Amino acid sequence: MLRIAVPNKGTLAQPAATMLQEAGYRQRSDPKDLLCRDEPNGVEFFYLRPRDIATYVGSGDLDLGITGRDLLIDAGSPAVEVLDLNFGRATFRFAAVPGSVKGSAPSDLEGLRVATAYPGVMERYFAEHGVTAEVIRLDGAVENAIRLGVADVIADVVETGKTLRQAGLDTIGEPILTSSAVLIRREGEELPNGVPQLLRRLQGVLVARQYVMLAYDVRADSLDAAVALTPGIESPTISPLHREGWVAVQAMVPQADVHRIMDELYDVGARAILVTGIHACRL
Ligand SMILES: Nc1ncnc2c1ncn2[C@@H]1O[C@H](COP(=O)(O)OP(=O)(O)OP(=O)(O)O)[C@@H](O)[C@H]1O
Ligand SMILES: O=P(O)(O)OC[C@H]1O[C@H](OP(=O)(O)OP(=O)(O)O)[C@H](O)[C@@H]1O
Ligand SMILES: [Mg+2]
Repeated sequence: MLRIAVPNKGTLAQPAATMLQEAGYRQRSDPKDLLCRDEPNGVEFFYLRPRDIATYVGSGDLDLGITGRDLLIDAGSPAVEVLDLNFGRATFRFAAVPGSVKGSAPSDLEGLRVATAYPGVMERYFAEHGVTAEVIRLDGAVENAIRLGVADVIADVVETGKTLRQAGLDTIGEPILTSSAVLIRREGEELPNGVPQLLRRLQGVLVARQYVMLAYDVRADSLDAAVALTPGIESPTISPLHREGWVAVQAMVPQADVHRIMDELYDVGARAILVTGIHACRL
C-alpha cells in the first residue's frame, strides 16, 4: 500500500482532503481520525502536523506527503517536490515597524533580532546572503514579538497582509520565498508503484479546476479565426452540423479567460456558445 501524509490541521488540511476526494480517494470522516485506509485504491493516509510531514517523508517512513514549500525548506529533510498543488499560496516575508530598518537589502538586517516560526528558512537565507542576524524561534503570533521588545524584525507567512497591517508592520524587501502546497517524496528514491496513477489523478484535478469546456457553432469560413481563439490543449474537436456551411467546435479553455474568449468568438460569428464545467479528467 502507498503511504501518504496529509495535514491534520491548519490552513492546508481541508483543501488537501478536498483535493484527494476530487481525485477519487477516500478521506477520514472524523477530524480526530489520524489514519484512513483506502483499500480499493491501495492507499493509506496518515494525518500529521504539516510541519512534521517532510520529516516522515525524508526518512522514508512514508512514501509521499502534502505540505507547504516553506515547511519543506524549513525542515531541511531530504525530501523534494513532485507536484505543485496550487492551493495554500502565500509569501514568506520580512516585516518591521515602518522606518525602523535602514533599507530593504539583506545586509540591512545585519546584527538585528529576527523572530520567526521558520528558523530553518531563516538560517538558510542568512547563510546564502552572508548576513549575521540573531534568529529568535517562536511558535506563532510572531507579529507581536516587535511590540513586546523580543525582536527588531519578523519573518512570517503573508497571505492577505491583514495580520501585518493590524499589527502596524510593513513588509521589507522582496519575498524571501513564495509557497504553496506541494506533494513531496524522499530525495533520490525510485517512485513506488501506484505513484504515477496518483500523479495523473491529481494533475486531472488541477486541470479540471482551471479549465472549462467551451462548445459553439460557427460558419466553416470563419472556423480558422474561431479556432485561433480556442486552440484547446491538443486540438479542438470539429463536427459537421446538419445546417450547410456550419460546424460545431468543442475545446477546453482556461476558466479565467472564458468570458473574453466568448466575446471574441461572438465577434467572429460564433453562436450558441456554451460553457460547461469539467468534473475530472486525464489528459
Ligand atoms: N494565511 C495563512 N496562514 C498560515 N499559513 C498559511 C496561510 N496561507 C497559506 N499558508 C501555508 O500553510 C502552511 C502552514 O500551515 P500550518 O498548519 O503549519 O499553520 P497554520 O495554518 O497557520 O495553522 P496553526 O497556526 O493553527 O498551526 C505553510 O505552508 C503556509 O505557507
Ligand atoms: O496575511 P494574512 O492573511 O493575515 O495571513 C498570515 C497570518 O496568518 C498566520 O497566522 P495564524 O492565524 O495561523 O496564527 P499563528 O501565527 O498563531 O500561527 C500567519 O502566521 C500570519 O500571521
Ligand atoms: Mg499559524
